[in-house]
Amino acid sequence: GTGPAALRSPAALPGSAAPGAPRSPTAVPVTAAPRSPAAPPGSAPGPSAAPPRASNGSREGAEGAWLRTPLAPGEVITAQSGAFERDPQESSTTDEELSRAGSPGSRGGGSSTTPDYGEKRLPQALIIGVKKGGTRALLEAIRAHPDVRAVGTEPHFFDRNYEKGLEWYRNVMPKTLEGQITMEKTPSYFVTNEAPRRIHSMAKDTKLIVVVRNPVTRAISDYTQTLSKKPEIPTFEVLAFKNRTLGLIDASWSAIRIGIYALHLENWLQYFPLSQILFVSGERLITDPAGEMAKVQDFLGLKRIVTEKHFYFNKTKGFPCLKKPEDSSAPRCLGKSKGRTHPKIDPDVIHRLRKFYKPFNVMFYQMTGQDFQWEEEESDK
Ligand SMILES: Nc1ncnc2c1ncn2[C@@H]1O[C@H](COP(=O)(O)OS(=O)(=O)O)[C@@H](OP(=O)(O)O)[C@H]1O
Repeated sequence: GTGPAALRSPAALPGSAAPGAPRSPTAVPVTAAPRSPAAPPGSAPGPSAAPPRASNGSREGAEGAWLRTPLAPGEVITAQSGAFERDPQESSTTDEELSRAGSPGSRGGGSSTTPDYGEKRLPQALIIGVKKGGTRALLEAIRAHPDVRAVGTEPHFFDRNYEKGLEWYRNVMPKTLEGQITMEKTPSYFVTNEAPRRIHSMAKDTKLIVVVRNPVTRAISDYTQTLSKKPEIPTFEVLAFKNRTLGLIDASWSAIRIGIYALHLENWLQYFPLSQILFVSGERLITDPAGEMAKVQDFLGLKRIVTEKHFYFNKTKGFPCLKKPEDSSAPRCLGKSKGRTHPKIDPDVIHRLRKFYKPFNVMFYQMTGQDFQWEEEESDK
């Protein structure tokens, strides 16, 4: 048969593998693919052999439920609920937060309103990526479901903390009652070579969720986050190229490498069937959160309880927020590190990056059987 293993992988891309991280021994042999005719010199090779269409995905248009308005300068709503405040909503968890969450008898990161009954269990479902895709928004929305309990912080077990062992990991989890699903999100798993094998060895029926977003916008979002912590870094335009005159994209820069979704997905497909992975559109999670949540709940085998009624569009924030729960606390928007204003990037650079990603995006659509329509967008948003 022809599986993803038959792909002529773009993994041959120089610098595309994680530094110092050899590919899993079961990874498919990599064949250098010819350059896409559209791709200028030095860019990544384009996919030349299409994998068969996957059977479990289709594009379902659910448009326009939420209109996105730009966030006015200086207008930022901060987290107001316990769940939203506790987590700094950045990509990583502090060690202090984790040790608190993992201390014996701790409640994990579960909602403060849920009683502390049940047992700590290893997660049955994971949000594995992608960084800056909308993973926090998805986790907070699915946590509104009574049959889901999730860790608020990112445990980073399958990348940074694996040597701590499964008991440590279990202890980080909130307690659950029979029938409730335990979840966590760590967006770096998607690009961690060892993660698929490690997760598979924990439980081969683990359900995996990936929130994907236009890789160009994702790269800018990633850069914006770094810039907020290190204002002295070079411009996006400088970092994006190995050689700007030649138009040579620096695919070893993590902000760019993470967006080569087809490459990373291939790694996961060595261990998990496509039917065990749900791809959520980061764009639709903003324009139609309830529509995306319906798919997530179906995938997790949950009753559709999180619906339109749970969301409202907050004009000041420029994003959907969760409505206030019946028990009083205020509406829940994500904090100010989510939905940052991006710096304006040179349109030529955007254009060059879009060309760079196009063959990988097309390959990703073929692998997943879903068209995320990133080619159709006019701006980087
Ligand atoms: N409802 C809602 N509120 C606020 N922000 C939302 C929402 N839904 C999706 N997003 C988008 O989520 C982006 C951050 O993604 P992540 O949470 O995956 O980031 S992280 O990797 O955990 O740091 C974040 O990226 P930026 O806009 O670049 O800040 C948002 O665009």
